[in-house]
Amino acid sequence: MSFPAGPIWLVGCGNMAGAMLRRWLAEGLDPAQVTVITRSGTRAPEGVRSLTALPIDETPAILMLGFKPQQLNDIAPTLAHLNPAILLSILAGVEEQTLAAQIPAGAVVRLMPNLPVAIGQGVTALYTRSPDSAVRDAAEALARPLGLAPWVDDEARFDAVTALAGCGPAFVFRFIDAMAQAGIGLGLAPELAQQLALATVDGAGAMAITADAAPSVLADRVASPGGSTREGLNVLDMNDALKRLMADTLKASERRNREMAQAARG
Ligand SMILES: NC(=O)C1=CN([C@@H]2O[C@H](COP(=O)(O)OP(=O)(O)OC[C@H]3O[C@@H](n4cnc5c(N)ncnc54)[C@H](OP(=O)(O)O)[C@@H]3O)[C@@H](O)[C@H]2O)C=CC1
Ligand SMILES: O=C(O)[C@@H]1CCC=N1
Repeated sequence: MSFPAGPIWLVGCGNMAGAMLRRWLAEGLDPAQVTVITRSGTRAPEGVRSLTALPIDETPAILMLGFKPQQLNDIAPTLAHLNPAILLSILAGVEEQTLAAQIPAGAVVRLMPNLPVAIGQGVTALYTRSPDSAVRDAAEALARPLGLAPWVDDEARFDAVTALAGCGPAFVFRFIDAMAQAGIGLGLAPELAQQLALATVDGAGAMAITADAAPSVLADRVASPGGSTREGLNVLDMNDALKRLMADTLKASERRNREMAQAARG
């Protein structure tokens, strides 16, 4: 699947949009197709046109929004005249209808990426109301080089998808850090504890992806009866401690996505 033709503009290109763009360029997107518009004019990859204001008398085929959801109401009026064929949004929470009402476009597609897209091992969920297969193909052609690219049929579920996969890397990074800290607490040198935590999460994740059994079953395979893993799992499982913590974590993120959607609706 090749990249869509025509000019691609990114309004906002920070941690997330920047990671997507770097991956696209590494996978062969022509930098001459791309214009990045930010306030500072910094951080655009080499070969990409970087501007601090919209070009005059030009319009992109694809316009991607990469700024914060809280900025939509200020920035949208400046984009309303462009009328791109496809408007892509990575804004957490903000709904397709809110976007379509503020920025006219042939079609609106919501993307929810996560940071590992930088290495092609991310998740980029997609949602659109458009039945146009050319629109869906173009969005997929951009999402696929980033990693897993599932379509979500029900926009009401997009906040949950965002909480799990969009925010998820932060929760995993915290978990890795907590494992390392716990190792340090048992007397390991900090560098060794971090190496062990990172390699263990990396190996366990890679194994779980290709395994013939669910992660819950794999956990039991590590735990020999009467052994030390079971003692540790008993702590995580007591009163469903880890499950409850993760449920509360995702609920808080999902709720915040809904709040940002509400604020953008006005
Ligand atoms: N970080 C993540 O893991 C994820 C983020 N997202 C979404 O991505 C979006 C961006 O988040 P993130 O990358 O973390 O944020 P950053 O703060 O890293 O990036 C924000 C970008 O917006 C630019 N910007 C700010 N104001 C304007 C303006 N008026 N006109 C043009 N550009 C502007 C900033 O550049 P400058 O200051 O130079 O203008 C910067 O490039 C959010 O909507 C978020 O919901 C989605 C999934 C995951
Ligand atoms: O924190 C945020 O709002 C964004 C949404 C998903 C990840 N980061």
